[in-house]
Amino acid sequence: MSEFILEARDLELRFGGVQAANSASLQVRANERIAIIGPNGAGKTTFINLCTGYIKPQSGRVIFAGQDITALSPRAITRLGIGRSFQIPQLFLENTVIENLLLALSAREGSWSPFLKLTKHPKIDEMWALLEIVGLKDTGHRIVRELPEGMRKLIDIALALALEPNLIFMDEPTSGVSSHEKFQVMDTLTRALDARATTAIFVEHDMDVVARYANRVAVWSGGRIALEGSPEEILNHPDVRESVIGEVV
Ligand SMILES: Nc1ncnc2c1ncn2[C@@H]1O[C@H](COP(=O)(O)OP(=O)(O)OP(=O)(O)O)[C@@H](O)[C@H]1O
Repeated sequence: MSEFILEARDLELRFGGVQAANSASLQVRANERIAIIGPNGAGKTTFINLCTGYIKPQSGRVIFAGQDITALSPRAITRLGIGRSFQIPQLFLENTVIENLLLALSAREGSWSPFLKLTKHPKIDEMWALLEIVGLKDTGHRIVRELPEGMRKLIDIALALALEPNLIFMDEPTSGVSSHEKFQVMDTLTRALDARATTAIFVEHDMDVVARYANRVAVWSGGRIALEGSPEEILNHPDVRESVIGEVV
């Protein structure tokens, strides 16, 4: 068995004249917290889409827990244990928070039906416990549309965690979260990840968040990693300070 839980090997993807993934590779060990940083258009979201089955590479492979998942659907990849949250949360806005979690579970289990009584879902107690972990217990019965952006981000992440992934990709978990709430959101999130020993890879534009929560940083540029290292090495690297942080902060 490989020492890596996830390996992206030489992923290539071209959109017309744009090389969105250019031999993109990353090796991830269990329990790592990897921040992906880089300027707009560097290919960060494309990389997540390639690893989670939303887009297929023109060449290259994605290996998860020893299995080649390159050709699998997003749903099959979720079932194997890779979760993801989105830059723009994918939620049912007219439903309550707890209903969103239960609908996500039912969809994964193939048990969703418009006639299903969500309040009778066998995992309802587990979902309330998860909401408590992410600090959203009091909002469980609120309609999502009424909640602020920062909370919707956490709900989207809770949705991904509800499916008990071994590894989660998060696309800008703190974007839209006010600067005084971002550490609170990240503290809560990190506790939830630790409680479940979930490996995490997150795209982040906020360098304070990167410095505090990542244990490895990958700098994306031109569809691939240009540089990687510890947060201290990367955030103090002269090239990164000039070319990346200057552009993304
Ligand atoms: N579906 C698509 N069709 C055509 N071009 C695309 C598509 N998705 C992404 N691209 C292009 O691929 C490149 C990489 O985009 P991507 O969204 O992955 O960058 P990013 O690093 O996540 O940027 P940001 O920080 O702005 O979210 C960009 O030039 C983008 O315009």
